[in-house]
Amino acid sequence: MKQVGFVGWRGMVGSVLMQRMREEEDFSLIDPVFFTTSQKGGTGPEIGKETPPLKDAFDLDQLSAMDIIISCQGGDYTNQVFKQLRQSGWQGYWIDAASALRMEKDAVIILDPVNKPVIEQALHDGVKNYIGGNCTVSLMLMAVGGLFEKGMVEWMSAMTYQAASGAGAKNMRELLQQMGEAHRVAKDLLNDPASSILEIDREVAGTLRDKKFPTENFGVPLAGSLIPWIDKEVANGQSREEWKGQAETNKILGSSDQQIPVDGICVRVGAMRCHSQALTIKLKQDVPLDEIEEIIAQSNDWVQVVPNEREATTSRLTPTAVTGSLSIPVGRLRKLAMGKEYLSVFTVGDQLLWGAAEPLRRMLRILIQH
Ligand SMILES: NC(=O)C1=CN([C@@H]2O[C@H](COP(=O)(O)OP(=O)(O)OC[C@H]3O[C@@H](n4cnc5c(N)ncnc54)[C@H](OP(=O)(O)O)[C@@H]3O)[C@@H](O)[C@H]2O)C=CC1
Ligand SMILES: N[C@@H](CC(=O)OP(=O)(O)O)C(=O)O
Repeated sequence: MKQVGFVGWRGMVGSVLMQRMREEEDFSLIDPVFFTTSQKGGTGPEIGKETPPLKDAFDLDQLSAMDIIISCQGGDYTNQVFKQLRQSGWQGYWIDAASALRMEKDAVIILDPVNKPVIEQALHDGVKNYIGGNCTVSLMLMAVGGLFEKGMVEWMSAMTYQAASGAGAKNMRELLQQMGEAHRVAKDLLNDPASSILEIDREVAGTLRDKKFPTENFGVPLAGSLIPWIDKEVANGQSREEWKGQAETNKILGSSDQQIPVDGICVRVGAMRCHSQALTIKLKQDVPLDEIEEIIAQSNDWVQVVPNEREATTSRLTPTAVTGSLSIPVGRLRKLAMGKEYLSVFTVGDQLLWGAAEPLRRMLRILIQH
């Protein structure tokens, strides 16, 4: 059995990975070894079999004994350890959730329901580094990858509605604290049916703007508001999250000569762990809507085409409906007023599952069977 080292298994992404691996009984196929940056000698996760005490995640000798390492620890850890490990001569497979190595030439971005041929070619070519994609990009490609695969897309614009979880566990907590605080100041007025809604609104707006409102992690209120900027600025007024749209989409698809333009605005909203996206797709030619629906529906086992009707949309195409599941609903499919080549799409996906942990878990399976 292959020795597989896990780093970052108790974080948010790592915990979802552990949960999925238990559900799919992946641990029965490997010899798992758990590492930590802070709790050496402690106990690993409950996986249904005995595991050795936690090992030091900075110990290159211990890491070198692994056939495969999966890291959900974050980019700082990857930057600190990965290069040294390779320089020490380690030839194992490195699977990572962090973005640090994604755009490196000797790394593949993994999303096997979309780019299995790219992954297989890389394995054949001896590539050893397999990196999970940005959650927004992965979820978008799980939804409409079929259209890209058929070469139908001239360009795409993605307007995103990204959940608090994308910013980390502390941010999810802060969102709930903010919600609680907004409710607290309005509670008495809410309980009085005769109170004025404008007075309630004034109270809530006042507390959102109050210096004491809990914003340590987001920097500004998210509850009752939104944040139309995610990550650092790159160039030309584009955020890094927006930059990843084109860069990672084309890398995942293995686009060789021409890059398909992908751009838009990435926005943080008060959802917990599901990212939503409104896509405008310029098709290379007019294709009937029923054919488009068929291509999307057939593209993978998780995508679900939601009829473009009010009831189906409001009940099935929301973060609340999708959270905690692997389903990728795709709806609001229609041709836009700009012309028959302009397609509108709305899609939702759990950013901790297909957006983070699941592609890593599936890559491990591919390596075990390789
Ligand atoms: N959040 C997201 O949506 C996505 C994240 N990623 C990548 O995954 C990386 C990890 O993200 P995420 O899982 O959110 O990070 P977390 O902050 O949840 O966990 C990272 C590490 O923090 C340490 N830690 C310290 N205190 C605690 C605690 N109380 N509970 C759990 N862990 C603790 C653990 O390391 P130790 O056991 O060694 O102390 C843990 O592995 C990110 O940096 C990013 O690169 C990728 C895609 C999406
Ligand atoms: N940036 C994403 C989450 C994330 O971790 O992305 P990446 O894996 O590309 O760093 C978000 O905020 O929703």
